[in-house]
Amino acid sequence: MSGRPILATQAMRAAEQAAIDGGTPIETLMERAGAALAEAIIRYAGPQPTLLLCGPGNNGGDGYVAARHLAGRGVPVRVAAIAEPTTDAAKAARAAYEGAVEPLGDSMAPAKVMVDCLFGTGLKRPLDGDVHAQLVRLGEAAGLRIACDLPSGVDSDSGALFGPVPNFDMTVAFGALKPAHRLMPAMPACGRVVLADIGIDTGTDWVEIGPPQLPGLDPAGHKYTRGLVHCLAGKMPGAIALAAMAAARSGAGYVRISTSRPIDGLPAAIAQIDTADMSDERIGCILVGSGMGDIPQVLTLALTSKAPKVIDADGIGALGEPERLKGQNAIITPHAGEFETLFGTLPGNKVEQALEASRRSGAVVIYKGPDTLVASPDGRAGFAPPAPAWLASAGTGDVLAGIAAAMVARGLPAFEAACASVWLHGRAGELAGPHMVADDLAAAIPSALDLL
Ligand SMILES: NC(=O)C1=CN([C@@H]2O[C@H](COP(=O)(O)OP(=O)(O)OC[C@H]3O[C@@H](n4cnc5c(N)ncnc54)[C@H](OP(=O)(O)O)[C@@H]3O)[C@@H](O)[C@H]2O)[C@H](O)CC1
Ligand SMILES: [K+]
Repeated sequence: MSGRPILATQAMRAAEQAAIDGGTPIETLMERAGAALAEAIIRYAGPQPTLLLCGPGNNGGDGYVAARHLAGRGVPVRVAAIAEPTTDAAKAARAAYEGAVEPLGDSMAPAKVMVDCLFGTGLKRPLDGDVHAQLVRLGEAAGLRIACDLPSGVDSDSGALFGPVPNFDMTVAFGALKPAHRLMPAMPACGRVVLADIGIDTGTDWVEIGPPQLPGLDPAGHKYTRGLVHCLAGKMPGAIALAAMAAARSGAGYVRISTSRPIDGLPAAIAQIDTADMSDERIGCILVGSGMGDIPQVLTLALTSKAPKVIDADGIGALGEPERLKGQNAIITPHAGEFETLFGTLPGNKVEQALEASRRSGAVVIYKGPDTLVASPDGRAGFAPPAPAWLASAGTGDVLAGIAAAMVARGLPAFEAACASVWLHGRAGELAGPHMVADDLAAAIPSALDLL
């Protein structure tokens, strides 16, 4: 899977330790992090007066290193600290910075650029009230706010906020993104997230979903080998129509709908039939649940097929037990309400919940929301890159399900197909613009595919 790596705190510490055991001391890692932070500040903000706020841990250490580099490059720099450094690496970084260090307090003047190096992955409780007040005051007065690794006040693993956090323009992450960069409510506070490579081996079990690699066209292929998506209609045919259109626009070779009533307004290329042969071995993916309503027999019928499935909306509600999905090679696409209906209240943060749901059901789970996550039973997770807020409108979920079904029918394994659909959905949303409706979103999919 392509995409920037994401590591939770424990995994980050293990990766850091492996680098240290491999002969790269923590001071070298901090030097790389601080230098990268300084470089990002100069590129983003130019040589404007810059104020770095440093905490007691290694996040503060990165700040002292950055301050030294900025000063060496002629940037007017000031540093303020809330406490003396407590780690050996941060102490050494502080000692190597030759400028003055002011105490953080009411009398401090703001600067054009504020860089928050107070706390990173080590923060596990709320900021002291005075420290928080200074961060907000100096942040509001600055023209640009930049966070070192994470905005202070954010829980790295869950994306929860320990208190209100100022909105940053940019966050410079080291080694890997952290879950909070891509989880609500922290995500918008991070601003643009840039990743600095500091020479740590991060692995790729968890990634920010990047552009998918889609299988090329077979010159000898035909419509069935390009992928047959078989949709099952229910009570509200508009929803399955949207999903079918999205599947067709996503490059499925053939899309057909089993429906007892003809559906108006569908492209002629989408076949409507009044039978449903679930044993047809040409089916690449069954799409069920969008607009199904209270006809659970439609879901039961789908589950008799050996073909892979995308189960959306009412289909998720009708499952009853997650275990029914075992061996189904299914992708399910719940939003928070549907997720809770099927799995109950699971412990942990959103990533832990999505992974547990995936393990229990054996299905790939697309846990939708402003911070959509894709979880695989084998422990892989894909975090959606930021997508436009205007995707929150009726029918966009049906479009996502349709894209996912097409990706499966085109031959991608379930996890890759789910991640590809999330990526394409977000890009199609951007291209369709803020006044789009779900039909426009489906129409924008080819332009999103053209980005690849
Ligand atoms: N991952 C890497 O390979 C590298 C990361 N770098 C940077 O290091 C930080 C993580 O550093 P760490 O020292 O583990 O943690 P922090 O700097 O975020 O903060 C820990 C210290 O802060 C104290 N603390 C925690 N919460 C509070 C609070 N609310 N108020 C006051 N003090 C707090 C904590 O004290 P404890 O009492 O909890 O022990 C610590 O003293 C990472 O984010 C990167 O920026 C490396 O520089 C390069 C390699
Ligand atoms: K920080």
